[in-house]
Amino acid sequence: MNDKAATIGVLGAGAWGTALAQMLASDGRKVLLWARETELVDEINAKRTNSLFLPSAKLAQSIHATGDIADMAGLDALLVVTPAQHMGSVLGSMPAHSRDLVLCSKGIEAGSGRLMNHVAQGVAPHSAIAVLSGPTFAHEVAAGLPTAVTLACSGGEDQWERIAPVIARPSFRPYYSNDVTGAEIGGSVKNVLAIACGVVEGLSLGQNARAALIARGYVEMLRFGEALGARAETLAGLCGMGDLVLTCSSAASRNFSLGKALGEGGRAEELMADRKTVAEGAHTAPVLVELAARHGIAMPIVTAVYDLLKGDDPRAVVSGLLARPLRAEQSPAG
Ligand SMILES: NC(=O)c1ccc[n+]([C@@H]2O[C@H](COP(=O)([O-])OP(=O)(O)OC[C@H]3O[C@@H](n4cnc5c(N)ncnc54)[C@H](O)[C@@H]3O)[C@@H](O)[C@H]2O)c1
Ligand SMILES: O=P(O)(O)OC[C@H](O)CO
Repeated sequence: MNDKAATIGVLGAGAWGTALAQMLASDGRKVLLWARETELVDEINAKRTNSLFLPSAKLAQSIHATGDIADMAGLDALLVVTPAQHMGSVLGSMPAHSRDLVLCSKGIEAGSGRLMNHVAQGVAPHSAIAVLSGPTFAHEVAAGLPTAVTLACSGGEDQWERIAPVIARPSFRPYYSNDVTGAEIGGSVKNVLAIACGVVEGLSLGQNARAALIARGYVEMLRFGEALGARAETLAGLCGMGDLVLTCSSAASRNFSLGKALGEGGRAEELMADRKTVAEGAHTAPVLVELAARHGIAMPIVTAVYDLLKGDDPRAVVSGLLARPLRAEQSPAG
C-alpha cells in the first residue's frame, strides 16, 4: 500500500473518532467517518461540527461523514473507535474484507473477558489488527497539539511500515510495538485507576494519596498485564504509565470526573444514567475484577472501584483499603 494512496476511514464519531479524523485530515487527506447518529452525519457534512461529542472543533473539509457502514467496507485501513462494549456488534455489521484494523477503544468485553483484539479478530478474521493507545485527550488532538502514542502491530514490522506513515502527522507521533496485549491492558486498566483518583479528589484526600494510588495502581496494572502475557516495558510506556499519568491528574478525563462525582457523594447509577459520553472504566472494573480472580491476582484498588460503582460508601471503601495488612512493596498479595 502506497501511504499517499491508501484509503482510510474512522468507525465511530464520538469525541475520539472525530478527533482522529481531524488529525488524519490535517494534511488534506480524505477521511471517511462513520457515525451512528443520522443527525450527526448531516451536521458534520453540512456544518463541519460535531456538537454532540466534540463541540470545540471546526472539522476539515476533507472529512466526509456517512451513516452507511457498508461505505467503509473497501477502505485499506480503518480506525475502530466505538465504545469497547459495542466494538463486536459494529464490526460484525460490516461486510467482510481484508484490511488493517487499528483499534483505538480502551476496554475489555464484559461477559467474555476478551480484549478488543480478540473481539475484532473474531468478527473480522481476514483483517490485520493493530492497537493505537496512549495519553490522548480528544480535544487536544483535534486542536493539533503534540501527542505521542503506542501503535502495537500484531503483524509486526511489516504492518508498522504499512500503517505508520498513513497515521503519523507532524504533531501526532506513533511509536512501534508488537505487544498488542500490553497496549490494550494499559489503556483498559488506567481507566479504572482514573476513577479511583477522581474519588480521591472528590473526597479531598490530598496529593499524597493520589500519588500513592497512581504508584500502587501501576503495580496492579503490571501484575495483571504480566499474567496475561503483556511485557512490563510496554506498560512502562505511553499506553500504560503515560496514559495513567494523564488520566489520573486531570478533570478533563471522563473517568476521573466520574470518580470525583462519586467521591462527592453522587450515586453511581444516576451518574451513569446522566452521561451521553462513555466512561469506560465503569464497564471495565467488573470484568477486570472477574479476570483478576480467575488468574489469582490481587487488585485491591480495582476492586475498590468496583465496590464504589456498586454503591458502597466511598469513605468506608477507602478505610477498607488503608486497613489491609502491612506488607512488602513488591508483595504479590497487593
Ligand atoms: N475521548 C477521548 O479523549 C478518548 C481518547 C482515547 C481513547 N478513547 C476511547 O475511544 C472509545 C470511544 O470513546 P469516545 O470518547 O469517542 O466516545 P464518546 O463518549 O465521545 O461518544 C460516545 C460514542 O458511543 C457511541 N455509541 C453509543 N451507543 C452505541 C451503541 N449502542 N453502539 C455503538 N456505538 C454507540 C456513540 O455513537 C459515540 O460515538 C472509548 O473506548 C474511549 O475509551 C477516547
Ligand atoms: O476521558 P477519558 O477518561 O475517557 O480518557 C480519555 C483518554 O483515554 C485519555 O488518554
